[in-house]
Amino acid sequence: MSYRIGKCFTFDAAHCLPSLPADHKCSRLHGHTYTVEVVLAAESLTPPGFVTDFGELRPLRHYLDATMDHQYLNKVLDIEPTSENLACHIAEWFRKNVEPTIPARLETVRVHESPTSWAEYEVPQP
Ligand SMILES: Nc1nc2c(c(=O)[nH]1)N=C([C@H](O)[C@H](O)COP(=O)(O)OP(=O)(O)OP(=O)(O)O)CN2
Ligand SMILES: [Zn+2]
Repeated sequence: MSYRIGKCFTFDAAHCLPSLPADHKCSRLHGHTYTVEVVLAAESLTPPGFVTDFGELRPLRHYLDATMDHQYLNKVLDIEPTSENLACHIAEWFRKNVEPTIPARLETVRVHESPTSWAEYEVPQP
């Protein structure tokens, strides 16, 4: 793919990672200001020179606000909410709900738990 764009979305949420040993700090309830970065690609541009209009990505903002913002992620998701699992979950939602409506493909979803920690899911390309 020749062109790429990215857009970041933030939300605040609480979680814990119950599979970790009890003495691991992340097994206890705590919170993050998450940043979700999506990267989209296209072989060619659509007028006026877009991979896709950033505005077309707004449904992801609504999804994150409606399902995750100021929520306890362990309660609202059926996955253990590591950054890796969140990135995969968001990629699957985006591919099902947004990708069919835009002229671009989702390449990666990166989830930042903090300015120093992130995980990325790379979507398998056909
Ligand atoms: N590979 C992963 N490792 C960890 C994850 C994760 O999602 N994927 N998550 C956590 C915890 O959620 C924890 O809150 C974050 O851990 P960490 O970055 O180690 O802690 P701090 O934010 O306090 O950063 P410091 O650099 O230690 O100050 C744990 N690991
Ligand atoms: Zn955490």
